[in-house]
Amino acid sequence: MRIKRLYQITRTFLHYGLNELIPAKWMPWSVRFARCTLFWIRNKHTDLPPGVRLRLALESLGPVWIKFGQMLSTRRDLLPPDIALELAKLQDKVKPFSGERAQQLIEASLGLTSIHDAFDEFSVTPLASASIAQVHTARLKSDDNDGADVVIKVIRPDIRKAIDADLRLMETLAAVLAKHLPDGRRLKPREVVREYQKTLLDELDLAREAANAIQLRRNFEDSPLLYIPEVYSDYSRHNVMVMERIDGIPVSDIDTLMAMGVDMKKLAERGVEVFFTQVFRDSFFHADMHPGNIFVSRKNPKEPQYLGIDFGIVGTLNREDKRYLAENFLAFFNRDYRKVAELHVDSGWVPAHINVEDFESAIRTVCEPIFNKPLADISFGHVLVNLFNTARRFEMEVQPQLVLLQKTLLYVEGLGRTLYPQLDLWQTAKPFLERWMKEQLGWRAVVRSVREQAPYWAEKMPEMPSLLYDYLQTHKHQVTRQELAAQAMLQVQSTLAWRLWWGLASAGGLISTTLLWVTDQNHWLTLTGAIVTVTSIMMSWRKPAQTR
Ligand SMILES: Nc1ncnc2c1ncn2[C@@H]1O[C@H](COP(=O)(O)OP(=O)(O)OP(=O)(O)O)[C@@H](O)[C@H]1O
Repeated sequence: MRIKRLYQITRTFLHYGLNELIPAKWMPWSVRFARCTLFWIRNKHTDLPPGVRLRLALESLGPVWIKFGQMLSTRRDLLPPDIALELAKLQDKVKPFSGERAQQLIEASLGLTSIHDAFDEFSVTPLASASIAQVHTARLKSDDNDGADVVIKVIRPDIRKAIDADLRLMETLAAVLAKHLPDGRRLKPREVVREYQKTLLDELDLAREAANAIQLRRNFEDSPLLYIPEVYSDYSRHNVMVMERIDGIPVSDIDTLMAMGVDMKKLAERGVEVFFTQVFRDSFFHADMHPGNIFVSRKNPKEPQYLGIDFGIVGTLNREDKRYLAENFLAFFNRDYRKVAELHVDSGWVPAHINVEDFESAIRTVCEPIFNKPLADISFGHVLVNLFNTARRFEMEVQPQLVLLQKTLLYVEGLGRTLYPQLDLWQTAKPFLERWMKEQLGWRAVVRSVREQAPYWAEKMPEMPSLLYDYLQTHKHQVTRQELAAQAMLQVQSTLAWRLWWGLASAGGLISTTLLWVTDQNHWLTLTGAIVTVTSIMMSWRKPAQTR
């Protein structure tokens, strides 16, 4: 089975001439030989540009490869821009599976005898169908949940087996590439595949998606900016998720938004605000913000509110990452490249042995041309891409959380500029970042930190006297132990010195006595020499007096 799939993948790659994308000088003889043995599989698409060939090949290989291509399209640090752009067009439109089968899966998963035990209505025709899951509309029973309109997301049957098999093959291919490509170390194919696997397997777990949705909904409770539909946890499992049905206008439907009189400037700015709030206030951000997952509420066009769905991929940042990121943005827009370089070292993103002057100069070379444009045209996302690409030359490790953030920022920016082309992202974001920095570093931060720590100290206070007593007691014993050790050492030292001197005297005495005796000199003198030698030997055996 695995061999068959491997052959299928190889055939597709060769049909689309993907082997020709690897420069001949990089191709090891073993791969060239393997290519020759498959002489009957020809490149059938020589007329198409490489990016298009790669996209079509991935599309024909199915969901795992399509989603992999979608992920690669956001890794502009790894791919040339034309290929990245082409991969961004990958669509996972797939045939829906039967609605009856979906109904059976829901019944089995929720332990229902009939779907109507939990739902008054269930639409067998799917509302949407994607590579991993399918969505059906339904209505909850009126006596349970006020008969709320919901959607039921169901994972495709048997998808897990197919995904596991393809992921294993992908791992093998990545290992071959890492070994044989001269650029394999920099491109890190094994790490890229591993990161992708994690994202994909997370997306297969709807219990995880439900938890993400609940957290985001709590973070934006009563927010005029973003509404997250309610998840019905009682009806959600690992392969089924039931969620409030939303009725909004797709954010890509600009004509309808305009016709409804939506304030487009405000809508674009609110998108940026939602993103920065998620990143800097909550450290928890929706990381799959493509236009298909964002809608606009019909309720108040002058105060437009976003509606979000699809919470399979979320990103988190720790306090340090957030601070360094905010400082980086501020330093960058103040053109303080030295600070940008230092921040990368301080945060540990690049190793400490890097020469900061060289790094600063590399950042300047990349970033100065960006400032030739008006501020409103500068792309935050591309600033980050450029910055991280430069940093990678200075041994910056790939940081998955920052890659997700950079990808989301590119989406948010693209979306904002589609809605309102004059959107000045920096003007929208700067006050937000400055306020956040002030809160983190100013006196308010100290007060907050004290307030945050107060319960801890209140809890530990009663233990303080006994802890202090224990400390002093240990300290006292420690001092005594140290004194004894020092004394013992001094004693050893003086014994050694004593023995050295008397040893030297014995040796001298012995040599002189022997010479006197051999040369038959004065007997009295020889006898005196012998007495001095024996006395010295005896003295060197004796222990010296105790040192204090
Ligand atoms: N709460 C909801 N209310 C209304 N429609 C919804 C809701 N959730 C999902 N849908 C519809 O179902 C479609 C697919 O949903 P979702 O994006 O969650 O699935 P997916 O399998 O993760 O798709 P993809 O990965 O391609 O974005 C959405 O584009 C939307 O049209």
